Amino acid sequence: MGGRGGRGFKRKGGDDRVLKRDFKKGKRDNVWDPSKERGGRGGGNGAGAYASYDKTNEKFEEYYKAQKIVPDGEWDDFMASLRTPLPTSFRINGSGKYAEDIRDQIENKLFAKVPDVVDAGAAAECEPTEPEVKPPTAVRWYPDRLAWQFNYSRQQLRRLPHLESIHEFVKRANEYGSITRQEVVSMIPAFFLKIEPHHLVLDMCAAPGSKTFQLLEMLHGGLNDPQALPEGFVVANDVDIKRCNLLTHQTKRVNSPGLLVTNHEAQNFPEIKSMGGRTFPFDSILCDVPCSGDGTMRKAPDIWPRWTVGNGNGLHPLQLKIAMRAAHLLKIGGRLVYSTCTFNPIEDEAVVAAMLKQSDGALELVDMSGEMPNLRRVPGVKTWQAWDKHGKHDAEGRPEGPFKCHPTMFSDAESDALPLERCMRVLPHQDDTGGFFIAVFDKKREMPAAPEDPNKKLRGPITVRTELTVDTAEQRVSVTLTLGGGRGGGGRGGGGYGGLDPILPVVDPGVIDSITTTYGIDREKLPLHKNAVTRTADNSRPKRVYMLSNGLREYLAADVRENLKVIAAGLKIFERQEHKDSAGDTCDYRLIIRPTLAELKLILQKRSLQLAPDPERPDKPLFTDDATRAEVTSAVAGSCVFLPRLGTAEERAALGAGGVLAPEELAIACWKGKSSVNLLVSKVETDHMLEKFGVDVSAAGGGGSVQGGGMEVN
Ligand SMILES: C[S@@+](CC[C@H](N)C(=O)[O-])C[C@H]1O[C@@H](n2cnc3c(N)ncnc32)[C@H](O)[C@@H]1O
Repeated sequence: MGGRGGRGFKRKGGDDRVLKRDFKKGKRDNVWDPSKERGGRGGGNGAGAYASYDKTNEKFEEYYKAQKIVPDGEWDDFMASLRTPLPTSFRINGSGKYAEDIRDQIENKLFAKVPDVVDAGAAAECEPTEPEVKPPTAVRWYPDRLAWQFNYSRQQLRRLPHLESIHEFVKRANEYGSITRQEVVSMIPAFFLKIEPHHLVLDMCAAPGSKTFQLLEMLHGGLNDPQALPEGFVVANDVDIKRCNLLTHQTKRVNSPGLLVTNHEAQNFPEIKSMGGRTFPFDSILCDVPCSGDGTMRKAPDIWPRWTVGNGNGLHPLQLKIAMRAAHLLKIGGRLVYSTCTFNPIEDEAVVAAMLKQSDGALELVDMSGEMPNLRRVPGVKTWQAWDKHGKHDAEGRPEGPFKCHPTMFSDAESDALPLERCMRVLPHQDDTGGFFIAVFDKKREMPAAPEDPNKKLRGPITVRTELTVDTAEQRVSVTLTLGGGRGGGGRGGGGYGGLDPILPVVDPGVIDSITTTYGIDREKLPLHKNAVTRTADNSRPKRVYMLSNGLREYLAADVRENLKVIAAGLKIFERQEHKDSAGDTCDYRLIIRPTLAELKLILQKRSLQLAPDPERPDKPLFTDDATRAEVTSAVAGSCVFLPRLGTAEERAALGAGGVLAPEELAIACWKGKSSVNLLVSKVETDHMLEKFGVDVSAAGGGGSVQGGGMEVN
């Protein structure tokens, strides 16, 4: 049980599924390869794969016509849309001025050229069967035009260099983290949760993490001071440990001390209670449950031949269990969003109806019709049919023969009386998207009877115990955190939990003092003395130091029942580098060097600079600024951070970096050796920074150069 995607339906395609496959191959999962895009990501067999799928399935049509999920007169449009490839879409990360600057640059410089290209006669070069070349469009409901989509065929990309440059841009910007490629419909649920910085948020089925990413952004986005840290946190949980690792990697770009990645069956997610009896009910819970996924057929055409009614039926009980567990973990007054990427009422309205019935008034299905008015959707259906492979069943008669339907799958007089029209279904033809289903609940009072405490079942033989002493409002507690394995059917076994080390507080005040003094850290803003943890067993000499938000520290500390299976916690902020020539009074964690902006640009371009000429290698580039060279020379060997002095506006403009906002955006890790300094970051990251200096780093060149302001695109 608890297999990814539930029983019996091995899905391919779709964001999460493709990412998993790529991850297995060891590829960077957030690297987008546009050459595969139109080939049918689900098909995965390269050119022409999308077209080669037979996009018909009689049972599918028969079933969904009977379910009446599509408004009268729209069936043909619905089916036609399902047979066309899904547009590419992305959202600009973050919010506020920086995100808006990026948007303006993309919109005004890069996208605005598309109609000119077509006017210039390029349209004539396209095959007569080619769809019209339209400029990218802003997603109509997304705030501040910060999400976009476009749909260009392979032929168009090949023939129209400007379109290719848009693809190139999306690929690069996704890699270095200015934008995130995400299906438009998948962007919806986070908005309905209404996250605030102090919220305790649980994402029950979170991998590969596209929605977790948004939830974290929202947790931080609600803060007035961009330097401040949220009090709350997001627990991103998934049953699949590999996908948890993928999620950890995907969400690194948010740089949040408020992220906890856990590995549980969501239906058995543990409830944490401190020794003083403090509980941690969640303010917001997302149940983006495993589903049969037929809403993703536009990008996963392999679903067409494999679709059967059994797929959804098999998942319904698990979906209901996950949603009910979420309802129990939710705070009174909290909000729960249930979502799927299937059209199937068995996985959608039937689950919602069962939740309402079983919660006996504790959950209220919220009417969202007044919210996000530009989001095109249809109301949930009030009645539906339960089928198995032999055809339709009715709730009372229950035909003879094998019967595979669970009682909660049927609509009946009681479900008819529920306000299921408040559910929302997004249909692909209405706004050129994938299919999606969302239901929003508020918790009004305690749930009737909590099921048996799943924690009891979770206990297993393998535990790694560790002490974490924490000052809480209630008392000073010294608790044991357990990062144990082998619980809950994970089947990992062995001598540790997936090879992970325990989480320990950084106990040596000397370590924290050395870091805070060296970097001039304000203890109020960054309370390392309270919230720094490490995974080094000898926590008096931590190798890496992670920062937790206050809420996350308290949550972890309260886990006295040793239930949480933690994959990752908090934000890595320091890493120890010991130097042979260290005088003993230096900080072993990274040192800051303040080069001029010109010197920083030079090292980004050359990747290595010599402190003095090397007679054997006279062609090696040298530092040019005396002050920077002197500073580097006097620094101890090892890793360091280059944090540039920005200079005057004129100097910045002369370097092509007119729009650079803050030195932190250009901070870069380097290694200081005896005679040279080398970059410690990937080419993708240095390319991103060089773009801020107006350097054209696009492989194809022509048309994709980015100037000033980080994102200005010619
Ligand atoms: C639809 S995907 C989630 C997509 C994710 N919310 C996102 O936006 O990136 C469903 C996820 O549920 C996970 N899953 C399947 N069964 C589960 C269970 N019993 N408990 C927790 N997660 C489960 C799968 O591993 C998969 O990652």
